[in-house]
Amino acid sequence: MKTAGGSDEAKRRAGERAAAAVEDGFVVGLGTGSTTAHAIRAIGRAVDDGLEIRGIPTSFQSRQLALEVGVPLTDLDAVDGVDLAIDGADQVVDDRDAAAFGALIKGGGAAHAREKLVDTAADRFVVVADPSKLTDRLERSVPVAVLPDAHSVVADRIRALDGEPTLRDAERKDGPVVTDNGNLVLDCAFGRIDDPDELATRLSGIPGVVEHGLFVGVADATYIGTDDGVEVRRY
Ligand SMILES: O=C[C@H](O)[C@H](O)[C@H](O)COP(=O)(O)O
Repeated sequence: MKTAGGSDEAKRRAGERAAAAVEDGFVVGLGTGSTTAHAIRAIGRAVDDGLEIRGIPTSFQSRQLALEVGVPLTDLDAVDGVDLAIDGADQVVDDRDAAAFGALIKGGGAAHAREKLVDTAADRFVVVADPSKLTDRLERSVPVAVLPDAHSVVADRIRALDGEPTLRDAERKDGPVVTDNGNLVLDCAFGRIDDPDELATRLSGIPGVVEHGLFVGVADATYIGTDDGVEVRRY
């Protein structure tokens, strides 16, 4: 599993706090990554203790983990709605004075297309993070999932937006990362992103883009695990 910076203890606190918000009968979006994995394991323990929920995984990784820990699974087609989604982030805007307070970059694990589908379908979307993810302004590269045939034309369009696209290479496989849905990923550096909403709209308008990792106005709260507790931001 991909691991990012930040202490595992802080991630565990955030994940377990989010899992504690899951109520009997809930349909729960199961995000992807090392922080959400703690939530999925905690939900699995609660299921062992009698909690009745159904989870909707956002990736092969979260599906496998959910199966391993005994979380019953379903999919978006089979439910009327999603009560709560729990998911990690690569960066979270934590400046209360910024218009983009609570905006995210996701997709470090290339799962952001299915994550956005499930997280935006949820009545409530809670981000789980450790303090290393917090920032005043988004500035990490934005993962952009593209149709394989479109990667070079999308890269040209990204450059026209003053971005620097890099096709994400696979590890232990020759060639690029291929997502769970068969797409490629361009990691696009834009420097400091002052208006993520505008950039999100531009990226979504490029033919061949399947989904980008800017999540603006989507999260309802972030649970930030620290070494001695959990801080909550509500948006
Ligand atoms: O594609 C992956 C996801 O967007 C993850 O939620 C994100 O990369 C955060 O992962 P982690 O909790 O491992 O830092």
